[in-house]
Amino acid sequence: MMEEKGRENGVAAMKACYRRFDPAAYLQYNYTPPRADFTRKDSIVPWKLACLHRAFTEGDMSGELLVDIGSGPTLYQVMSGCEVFSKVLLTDFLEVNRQELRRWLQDEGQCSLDWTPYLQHVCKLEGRRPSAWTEKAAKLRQVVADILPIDVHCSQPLAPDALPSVGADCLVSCFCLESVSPDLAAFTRALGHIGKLLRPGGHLMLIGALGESYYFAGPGVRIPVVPLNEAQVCTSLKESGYTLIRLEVYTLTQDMRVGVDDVTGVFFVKAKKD
Ligand SMILES: C[S@@+](CC[C@H](N)C(=O)[O-])C[C@H]1O[C@@H](n2cnc3c(N)ncnc32)[C@H](O)[C@@H]1O
Ligand SMILES: O=[N+]([O-])c1ccc2c(c1)CN[C@@H](CO)C2
Repeated sequence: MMEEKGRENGVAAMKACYRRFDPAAYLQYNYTPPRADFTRKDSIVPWKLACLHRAFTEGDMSGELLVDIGSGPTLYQVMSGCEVFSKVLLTDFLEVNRQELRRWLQDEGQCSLDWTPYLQHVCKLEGRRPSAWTEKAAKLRQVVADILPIDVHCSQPLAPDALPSVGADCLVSCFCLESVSPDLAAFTRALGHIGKLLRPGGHLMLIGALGESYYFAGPGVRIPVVPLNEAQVCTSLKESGYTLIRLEVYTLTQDMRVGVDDVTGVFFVKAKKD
């Protein structure tokens, strides 16, 4: 009983932190240069896009439905997957983030970030001319079927009728689980919860922070993070019923440390549900 109460309090405290999450600031801090500099091979975002491009296009994907867990206000994580899956669902805990995504998808303008350079970069990775970004934008708007509320701390993170009974064919989740969990046990439980949304044999693409204990999601909005190392990520995946296919690690150079967090590295995982 006491342990259960402790778990609930930890999760509730994390949810309280997210009431002040500022999408525009978050995008500014993490998705503009130097962390998103497409002229530099060693910038973090081009590295993430290259990992996702390779993982989605190496020929082992099958099915129709891709679900992004904890999308936040970002779209980069589905720019490769939208060419492989005919239906994409975006999800987030906060309405402010779902609104930000809706504004871009409905082409209403007033978006907090211009995603054009991202679309152009992924087109280049696909061997297309950068001007094909308008076709990729149209493709993304066509395949994103909905933007749903989610809570990875619930044993059933989405509404009961959100997915087909067999589950999604592929999940992607970036910087979510470790950033919303009070401790490693909660991180591992959340990994298990989202695993229930994935069909057996389906793939999980997981991007996350290594060695990070906090990040700023707006001026003065300091959010605690579970500091992870590679071994803990691998153990949590195994405990949650996944087989690791590939783990890649990016180590931040000094100029990528811009004062908005204390992250030391970024991991990319491609795994398969047993
Ligand atoms: C660090 S942001 C990651 C955003 C984006 N995926 C990216 O790659 O930058 C973490 C996201 O998790 C969401 N979140 C917070 N609590 C959550 C929960 N209990 N379940 C699912 N998502 C949650 C936040 O709203 C936020 O958008
Ligand atoms: O460098 N990046 O591309 C990048 C993008 C997003 C985030 C980070 C780094 C580190 N902090 C996490 C929140 O825990 C969010």
